[in-house]
Amino acid sequence: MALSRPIPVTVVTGFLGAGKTTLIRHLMAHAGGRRIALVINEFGDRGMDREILTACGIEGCGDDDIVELANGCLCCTVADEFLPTMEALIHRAEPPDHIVIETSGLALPKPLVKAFTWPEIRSRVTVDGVVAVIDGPAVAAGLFADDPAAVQALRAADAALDHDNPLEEVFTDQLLCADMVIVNKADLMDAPAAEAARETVRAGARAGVPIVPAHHGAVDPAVLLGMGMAVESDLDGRPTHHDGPDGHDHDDFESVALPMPPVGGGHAGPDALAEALAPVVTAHRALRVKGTLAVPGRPMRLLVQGVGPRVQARYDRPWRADEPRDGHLVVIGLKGLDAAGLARDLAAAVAGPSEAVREAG
Ligand SMILES: Nc1nc2c(ncn2[C@@H]2O[C@H](COP(=O)(O)OP(=O)(O)OP(=O)(O)O)[C@@H](O)[C@H]2O)c(=O)[nH]1
Repeated sequence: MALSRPIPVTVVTGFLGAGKTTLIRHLMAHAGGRRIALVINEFGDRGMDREILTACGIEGCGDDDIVELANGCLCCTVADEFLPTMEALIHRAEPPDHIVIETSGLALPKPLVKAFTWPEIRSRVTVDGVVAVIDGPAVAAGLFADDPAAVQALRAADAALDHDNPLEEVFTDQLLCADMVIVNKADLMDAPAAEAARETVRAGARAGVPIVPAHHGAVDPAVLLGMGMAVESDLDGRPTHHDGPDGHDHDDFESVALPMPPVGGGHAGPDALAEALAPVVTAHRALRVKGTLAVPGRPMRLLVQGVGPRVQARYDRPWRADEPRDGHLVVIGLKGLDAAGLARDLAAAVAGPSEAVREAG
């Protein structure tokens, strides 16, 4: 029996909120009949990306083809969770044509790629390429350069910590492992900012790695898939901060899942709600906010997405009959997040001004 060709795997990495899920949604919508399986990993107590992808209504984004590994970090749980998942995909009656892995925004891609050298899967899959998605405006604004305020906040939370910017460490590792870098959110940058982002990426990535600007992750699948890099055989040229025997931990970051009240009637609409949430997110220095809220009298759930100070809210799908309409927000930030304060301030913003107060005003 002829041995089948190894299944190509694309690893999509990039910091929290850079646009990985958005890029993958675009990829699935333009897959051109390719059968793509997704493996999604999130840092946080409740996985949202699978929900966002399955709610997108795109043909090919079927439930069966999306495997979620929530509650942890792929690069740290490779043996326990990742290998069995890959083996199950490989041994399906109809194996996928391509596998896309979305790492958590805090994962270091190299330990994950290393797992592809494990004998269980080595001959059956190959890493076609590592794609790093970058939040262009955040890079241009210097979020990933050593930010004295962020480092100070971290030190205040744990005096024993003597790190440089932990955001910078994750960012650098992701860039150094990439075969292609997507500088996303082009719509939020003017020409000098786009040039600054590109220059930072060029300085941090390996020589010759293509840098592709994108808006809402709209990159032609022909560009993303089929790079043929066999990355698992080319690990030496991809340095990482965490090549030691102990792997790495995520002590620099933490996430909290907070129950939220129904959205108050005093908000004029999703944009007004997003505007009310933004100052809370900024005041608490949250890096990422994601979740769904219930709006009384509305059959649709309200999806909230915040990346740094930018918060958006939109109705994404009707609540299912079998799910409780309990709003929640997951917040990820540097260690030392004030969970009680966040719960209080976010809940107050969600509840908003009462209609009576608004009318009186
Ligand atoms: N303005 C603008 N917003 C974008 C763009 N791409 C993504 N977004 C928004 O940025 C937010 C985060 O996008 P995601 O695709 O969820 O980012 P992610 O990297 O998967 O996030 P994590 O899974 O939390 O790491 C969402 O609100 C997106 O709609 C873009 O090109 N322009």
